[in-house]
Amino acid sequence: MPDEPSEDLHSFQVDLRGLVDLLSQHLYSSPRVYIRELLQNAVDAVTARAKLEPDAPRSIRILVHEGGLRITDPGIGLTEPDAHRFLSTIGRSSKRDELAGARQEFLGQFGIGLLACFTVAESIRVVTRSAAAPDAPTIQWLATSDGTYSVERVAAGQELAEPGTRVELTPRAGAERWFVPERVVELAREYGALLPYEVTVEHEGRVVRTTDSPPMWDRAYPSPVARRMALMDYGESVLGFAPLDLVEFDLPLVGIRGVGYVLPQPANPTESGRHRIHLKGMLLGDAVAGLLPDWAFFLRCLVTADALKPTASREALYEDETLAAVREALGGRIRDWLTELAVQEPARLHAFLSVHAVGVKALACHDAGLLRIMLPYLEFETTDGRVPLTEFAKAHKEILVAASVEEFRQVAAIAAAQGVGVANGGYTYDSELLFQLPELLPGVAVEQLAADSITDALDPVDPVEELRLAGFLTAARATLEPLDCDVILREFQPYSVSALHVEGRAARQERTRAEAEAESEGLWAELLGALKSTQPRARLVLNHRNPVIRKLAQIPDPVLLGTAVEALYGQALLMTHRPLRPADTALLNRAFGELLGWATQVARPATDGQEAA
Ligand SMILES: Nc1ncnc2c1ncn2[C@@H]1O[C@H](COP(=O)(O)OP(=O)(O)OP(=O)(O)O)[C@@H](O)[C@H]1O
Repeated sequence: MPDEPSEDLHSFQVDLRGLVDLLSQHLYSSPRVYIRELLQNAVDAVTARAKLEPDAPRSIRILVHEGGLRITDPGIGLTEPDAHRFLSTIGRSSKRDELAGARQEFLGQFGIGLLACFTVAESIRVVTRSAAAPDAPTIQWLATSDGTYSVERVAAGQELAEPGTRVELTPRAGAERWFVPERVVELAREYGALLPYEVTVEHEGRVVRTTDSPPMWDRAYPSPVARRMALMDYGESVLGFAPLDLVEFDLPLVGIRGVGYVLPQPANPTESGRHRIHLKGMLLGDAVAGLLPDWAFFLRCLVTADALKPTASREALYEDETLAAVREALGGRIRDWLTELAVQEPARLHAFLSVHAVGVKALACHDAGLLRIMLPYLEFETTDGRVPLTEFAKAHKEILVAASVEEFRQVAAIAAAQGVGVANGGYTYDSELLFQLPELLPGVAVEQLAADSITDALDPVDPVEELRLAGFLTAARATLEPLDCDVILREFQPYSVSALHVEGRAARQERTRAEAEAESEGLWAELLGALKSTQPRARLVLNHRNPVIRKLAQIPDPVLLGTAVEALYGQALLMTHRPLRPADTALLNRAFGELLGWATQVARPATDGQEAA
């Protein structure tokens, strides 16, 4: 009979122990979340009842006793069918609408929270009376960790006097530490300090209130200064560092309120996003990522949010369109805050930028409006020192941008002495911002620094004098030919610099290629050889004003002259702060060794003479 329903159709069976292991080892970071799940159910039950009876009681009580823990709420309660439907079906929740999904007003939504209690409990007993069905009897649902449960009416005399629910846990062997009264207080405080209803923990007659709402940012203060001080102190006590400043957040549309605290030290951009977030009063976590745009890595937030969704572990934010919109809105708020500081409190802005300029530069790269506002405050490394570009541009209508820190160091002293304006574009974001300058400051030109820009700015030597030194220059060129370096003579400031090693990007690439070719064999070496470039080579620019150069030009001994030129080359290389190639180090050692040898030879006859006398 093919149309008969198959007798092979079965319902899934769930192995509770396996499921609890899965939850505790892969979903929740620690069994400690059991308190959060109990509190969450109690809060949701109170919220649900308040919708029916706005004046119903709201206090939630936890009692820690020898046999375990009991949490009592005056919430909506459950009828017997409810207990079968919701408590006994994993994944089913009363807090979802078939159409709308999770309901805004509740914390829970997944229908798995109660299972978290099995990570620490041997048995869970729920004694409950429904507020929705006034005549419904008090029932008891008892589940044990072997995966079985029973539902029954409680015995006469044991009924609850009022609607609500009492959940009782007995500890599992080995999990007793999660039931120590101090720990329960600590966990209730950690997760539930900002819950909207009062929560108390009682042990041996001592009652501790663990809620402390409304949050600090929702309280009234006598003055803005008092408010700022209270929020700063609160931030320090919760985050463990004294914040540099704070930004307040208030996005009513998504129910976000709270404070972003400015880190007192430069932050690591890769460690951004460690925020302490409460969803509807319940702590989601204290290192939650994804709330702010990546560039805002200088802030740590303490916020409450109503409309953001948690992941099933309730330890991270669920990434959806709402979260993306929130991130953008909070980014906008941070930007406005910076703008307000620039206009109203430049001293605070300076303090902020002295630590977090990189974050602001990152932001300004994509926000011309902000860059315009920040330009007078953001400092850049230039040949005039660390100055804002507005100031630098007053002295230099043409700004050259060095592509790397190394290139900047190579030319900075010389360029500064010739009055050429060079900015260091080697730091992250700086180059991008520098090239936006002409749009913000009309009349200012910005160009990439080329190796020739500096040599071109140096004064040529009188042709007659250059001719006189032709022999010396030829000898110097012959010495540096094997190193692929040209030699030219110029006059420049400061006199103390004897020689400059100038190398454009093309020359640097050619040098790397040549090195690779020298180290390779066979086809690879041939290929590299074919790539040999005819681009300009590196140059050693000798300073004709430097007394050492003038003296060297008079050395008659070609060997000593060669060694001296090598030493000059080495010294100029050292000035570039570039890491030396093994060949350069060898050259330096050899040149200085030989010079020392010469020096001692020159010194010896005099000494010998003295000894003889
Ligand atoms: N204290 C309580 N009062 C009334 N009903 C409760 C209580 N605790 C649990 N329930 C019922 O049991 C259901 C399942 O609870 P459980 O904690 O497993 O999931 P949830 O709260 O719905 O969702 P989540 O997994 O996100 O916590 C709830 O939807 C609710 O109907």
